[in-house]
This record gives sequence, structure tokens and C-alpha cells, in this order.
Amino acid sequence: MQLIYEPPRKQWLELTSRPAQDPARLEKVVKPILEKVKRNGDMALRKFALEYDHVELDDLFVTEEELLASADQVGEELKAAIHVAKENIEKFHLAQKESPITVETMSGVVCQRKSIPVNRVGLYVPGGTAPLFSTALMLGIPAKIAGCKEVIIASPTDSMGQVNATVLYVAHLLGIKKILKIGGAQAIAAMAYGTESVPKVDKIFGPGNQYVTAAKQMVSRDTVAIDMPAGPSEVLVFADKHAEPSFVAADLLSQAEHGADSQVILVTSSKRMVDSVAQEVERQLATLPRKAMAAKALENSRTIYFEDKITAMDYINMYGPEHLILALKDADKYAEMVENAGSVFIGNYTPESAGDYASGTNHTLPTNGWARAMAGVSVDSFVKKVTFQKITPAGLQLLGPSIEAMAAAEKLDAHKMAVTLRLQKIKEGTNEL
Ligand SMILES: NC(=O)c1ccc[n+]([C@@H]2O[C@H](COP(=O)([O-])OP(=O)(O)OC[C@H]3O[C@@H](n4cnc5c(N)ncnc54)[C@H](O)[C@@H]3O)[C@@H](O)[C@H]2O)c1
Ligand SMILES: N[C@H](CO)Cc1c[nH]c[nH+]1
Ligand SMILES: [Zn+2]
Repeated sequence: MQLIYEPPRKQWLELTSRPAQDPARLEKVVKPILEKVKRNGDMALRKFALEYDHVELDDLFVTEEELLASADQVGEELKAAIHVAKENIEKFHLAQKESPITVETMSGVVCQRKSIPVNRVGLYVPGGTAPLFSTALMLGIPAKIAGCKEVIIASPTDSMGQVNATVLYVAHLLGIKKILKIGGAQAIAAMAYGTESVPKVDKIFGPGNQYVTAAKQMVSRDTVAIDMPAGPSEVLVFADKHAEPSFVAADLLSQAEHGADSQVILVTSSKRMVDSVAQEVERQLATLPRKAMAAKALENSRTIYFEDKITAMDYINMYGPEHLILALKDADKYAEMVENAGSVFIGNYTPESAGDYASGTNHTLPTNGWARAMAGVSVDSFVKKVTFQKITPAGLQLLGPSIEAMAAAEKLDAHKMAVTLRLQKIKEGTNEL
């Protein structure tokens, strides 16, 4: 990890950079994949499965037998853990359901806002280097709570053409039956454009590697909405002298192990912590099965020392981490100062992995600084907030003159006419409509 002491503000922007992702290079790889799927449909999906996932697929979708058989392949202990997570995620997401709001803005003028589910949604469950069945929970639960009518999951298979059994177990638990055995940019293209066998969806959700994320961003310029760019994982740990170095190191490594293009940042107000965390990272890294990937991610990562904690918070808000851990004595006070972060973990006993799996919050979160403007997945992401209005003749008599004056001032006479004709009818007393 690169070590920086007290960087001046003019250097901060540079210190918000993520591991170099060359957009031109990504576009060069991803664009032809999108175009080929758009043009050649299922045939292209089969070809890309062979090229990238080394598998010859007969069925593009998981069969009912495969789905039902998944329960036998998941151990009882894991099933119990999944049930705990499911309950917590359901509780937290159910509480996000909003009742319609109705406001009579003027007498006879009633405005309403109501959440209506997005009809057809596609959920991407990553499966390249590790099948993230937890993502199936994080996306499937809010989709079901929102009331989406059609839900498809896409996830890459192993070299035997099987989607991970735990992903299938979770899908079955949530009542999701359509599971596409395709990963990467090609899965995003299939759901965005539709193919002979894959229905086109209205919105695509889910995290993924840089190819998946670039594909989501590219198709969203075209025909489909997306949740947000949820790319390579990140964590920023803000630790003071009271933090426990072994906890901090484990938290940093937990996101470094996601992939070589992950980034982890330690911000600290303690010089002692700089060294003790570095030693712990070295010690723990050596024990990890994914140490090669984590070590690569650490090369993209930084330790930054700020003596003043308020200055440190300013930097953190500028960085906008996907995950922010406040390993501070007065963590609650600093939590109040958070402006930009995907999800915040308060205090020394709140590991980031709690949010990844089971506390109840969603783990599909904005990366690459998008937390400065966007929030992670929630029930809100699966609904459109549609407004309604209803005006009585008496209401239009009250409001109409204001509309007419504004329309005239914008020189939009048809807008004015739409009011004037109605007001005339009311005046004539022939408004029996
Ligand atoms: N931000 C979030 O909320 C969040 C949550 C979970 C995971 N993640 C991230 O998701 C990612 C998961 O990545 P993954 O790779 O394990 O699985 P993945 O499912 O995202 O990607 C695997 C697919 O990538 C495609 N691919 C691989 N190499 C390619 C290449 N050179 N060119 C074109 N396509 C290629 C293949 O088709 C493969 O099926 C990690 O980066 C992790 O950090 C982010
Ligand atoms: N940390 C990831 C989000 O960036 C989510 C995840 C899934 N499994 C483990 N972690
Ligand atoms: Zn994680």
C-alpha cells in the first residue's frame, strides 16, 4: 500500500483515483460483445460462454430439476445462515416500502405520489472468481418486496455448465425460476436487448467486474435502465489510535480479496496504526487462499495519515468510498459528518462483511466515487415513483389563472388554451363532464 503523510488539499483529487480502468480499452472489448448479442442472439451467447467461461451450453436456462436439486447440495449450516441473512434483509427492506403520499395543494387540487414496481427486472449475480450467492439475496429480496412481475437472474456457470448450487438454492427460496446461465457483458446484453430465449427487461441490477459494469453503463445509453455502476469492491477504514490493528487489517483484506482491481484505503490519525496495520496485513495476507488477488489489489491501495480527524473526514467525503468503516472511539460523532459513502459501518465491532452478508443492509453499492451522487440498491431502486393529480372544476377556477399567466409568458398558447377552454365551460355552466 502506498503511504502518504498529510497530503495537501491540492493533491486530494489525485488521491481519489481508483485502479486505472482504461474506458477506451473496456469499450473496445465490451462493445463488440454487445453488438454480437444484439445481432446474433442465443448463438452469440453460446459462443461467448465457450470463449470466456469455457463451457458448451445446451440449455441457456437452468432447468426445473437443477433448481430443485440445489437444496440437496447445500449444507444445513449454510442453509441456516442464509435464513438468518434473509430474515434480516427482508426486515430492513420491508421497512423501506413507502405508502402513497397525497397532498391537497390548493382547494380542489389533489396531488399524489405512488410507488409502482418496475415490471421486468434482470439481476446479475457475479460468478467469475467466486459465486456470490449473497448477491441473489440482496437483489431478489427487494425485487420481490417491490412487487416486480418478472424477475430473471443471470450468472455464469462453472466449466461443467452448472450455476453454483447455492445461487440456485437462494433463487428457489425467493421463488425466482428464470435463471440464465450466462455471465459477463454478454449476460447484460441479453437482458438489455432480449434474444430468442431471453426476454428483454426494463432495468438491470447488480454488481460485477469491470466488463459487467462497463456493459451496464453502455446499454443504459440505449434501451434499458440500470441501478448504478457497482464495480470492483472498495473499502475505506478510518482508524484512530484506539482501533484494533488486526480488525482493521482484516477489513482491508476482506475487500482486497474480491479482485485484483479492488481498492482499499486506510485513513488514520495515528502514526502507530500505520505500522501496526501494515504488519497485520502482511501476516493475515499470507494465510488467505486468494492472497495473489488480494496482494495485487493492495498494490492499488493507500494508507493516508492525517493528524486532524476533521480534515480526514473532508478527504473521505471527497473520495466517496463504497464502504466506510469508522474504527474510532467517537465513531457516532464522525458518522454524522458522512456526506459521501455507499454504506457506513460504525465502531470497532461492525465489520464490513456484516453488510456483505447478513446485517440487513444491501451490499450492491456504488463504487468508483459514484457514492458522491448515488445510493446503493434498495426497494426504491425497483419502483418508479409516479405522480398523479386530480383537479375539480372549482380547483381549476382557483389554479387556472396562474397556469394561463405562466403559459402566456412562455408563449405556449396551446398550454394556455387547455385551461381557458375548460374555464369557459365552467363559466357557461355546461361542465357536466
Ligand atoms: N460494488 C458492489 O456492490 C459489488 C458487490 C459484489 C461484488 N462486486 C465486484 O464484482 C466483481 C465480481 O467479478 P468476477 O470476475 O468474479 O465475476 P463476474 O460475474 O462479474 O464476471 C465474470 C464474467 O466476466 C467475463 N470476463 C472475464 N474476463 C473477461 C475478459 N477479459 N473480457 C471480457 N469478459 C470477461 C466472463 O464472461 C465471466 O463470465 C468483483 O470485481 C467484485 O469486487 C461488487
Ligand atoms: N463486498 C461486496 C460488495 O462490494 C459484496 C460481497 C458479496 N460477498 C462478499 N462480499
Ligand atoms: Zn465483500
